[in-house]
Amino acid sequence: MLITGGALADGRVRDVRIDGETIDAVASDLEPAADERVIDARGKHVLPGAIDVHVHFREPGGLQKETWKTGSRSAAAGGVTTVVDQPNTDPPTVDGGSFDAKAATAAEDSLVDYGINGGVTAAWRPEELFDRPVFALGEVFLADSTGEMGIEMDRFEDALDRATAAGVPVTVHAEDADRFDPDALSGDLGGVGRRARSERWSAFRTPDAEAAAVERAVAAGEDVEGHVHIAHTSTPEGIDATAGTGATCEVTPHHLFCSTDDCDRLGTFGRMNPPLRDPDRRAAVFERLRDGRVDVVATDHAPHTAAEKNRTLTEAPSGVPGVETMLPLLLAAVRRDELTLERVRDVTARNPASIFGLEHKGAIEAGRDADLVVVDLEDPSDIRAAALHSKCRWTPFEGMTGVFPEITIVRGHVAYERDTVIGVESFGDPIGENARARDPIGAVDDADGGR
Ligand SMILES: NC(=O)N[C@@H](CC(=O)O)C(=O)O
Ligand SMILES: [Zn+2]
Ligand SMILES: [Zn+2]
Repeated sequence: MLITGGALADGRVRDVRIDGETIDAVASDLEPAADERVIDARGKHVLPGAIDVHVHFREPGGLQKETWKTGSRSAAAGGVTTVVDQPNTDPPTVDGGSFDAKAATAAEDSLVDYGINGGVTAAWRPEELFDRPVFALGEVFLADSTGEMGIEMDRFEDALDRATAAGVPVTVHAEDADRFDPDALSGDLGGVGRRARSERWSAFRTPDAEAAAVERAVAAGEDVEGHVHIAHTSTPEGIDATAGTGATCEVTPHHLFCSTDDCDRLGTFGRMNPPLRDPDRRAAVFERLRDGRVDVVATDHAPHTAAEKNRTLTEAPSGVPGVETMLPLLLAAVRRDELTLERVRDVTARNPASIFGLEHKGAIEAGRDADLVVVDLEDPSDIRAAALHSKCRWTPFEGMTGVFPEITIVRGHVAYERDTVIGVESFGDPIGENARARDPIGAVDDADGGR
């Protein structure tokens, strides 16, 4: 396959040749072979596929919300070529059996590459997890969120020790429930669904609760020289607490593009953990994305059905979908001159690949996996839930502008393609192999780094 005439994120115009699953050459004036498929990318951009290190695909146990089939379709249609699934499924991914079962489903059904995380609860079996190609521990919940997997600090430190010994990063949901403000949930919380006063959720799960937990998690990581990755930092304070430490941080699209100003519009559909923050904090988080202090953008794609969300503020589950709209929203921000394309490339591909040791991914270079996206920055569209592919059928970004991929290629396979004239879409077949670079302990190594 040959992609011709597209611009890379840095503006250089190059042809990209794919041979099997890898990038064979990145050069000017590559000639197509006799029966080679040619994709004309003139006037468009070719980007490395996005690596979303934080999704909840809900299988097993939440199939009404999402499955590996629907979640990976949504990923492919949004230019995400690798996802990392979190362990708060039912049953949770905390032992060998649950890991193997989830890995088997993903191998059967996923259209994109994937890693599978191992969770930490009182019932977790670390030896079994570390005996498998677990991508990372996490998200380790320092406070309860969906799935009620919150743990105490001593268990977290034990998990960090074990992960560090096994050479595995630890992704942390950093909120300190002792610093939540229960008073914020007394009084009138509005009606159900969009009539709920979800700014109360933001007042309940305070910015201070995040900063305090980030500080603790980062300090614990430094103590053992382990790798702590803070999930979904939603405040400038949280991001700044990782600066100059060994820890890395991630920010979600909803904390970048929504704030408490959206609570009236969203109601419980804007309830998530950590919650939406005030407009000043949102702007400060965006500024840190722009200037390089944010390491990774990941979605925390956390679908729930509209029926599940259509309850009162205290009854509705936390979480919003986002895997399909991350790259489109970021590319629309590039169009508005709020971000550079290189920055988008770095936080969606280059940085997650280097932080999590995916040395075959994250860049358009000969020898790397052919995980590629072709986008036309001159072809923005309105985000509409009806056009998205997640099983949950709604989006908090309804009506915002996005730049959606025309074609998404995962290890040389076309995972998603859209005819830009008639709009017809098609998907490829499951990819069937774990993306993780780490070798299972005790397993026979292979030249490919254990993938
Ligand atoms: N973010 C959320 O509000 N919910 C997530 C869990 C999580 O990431 O904390 C979910 O799985 O629903
Ligand atoms: Zn979380
Ligand atoms: Zn999450």
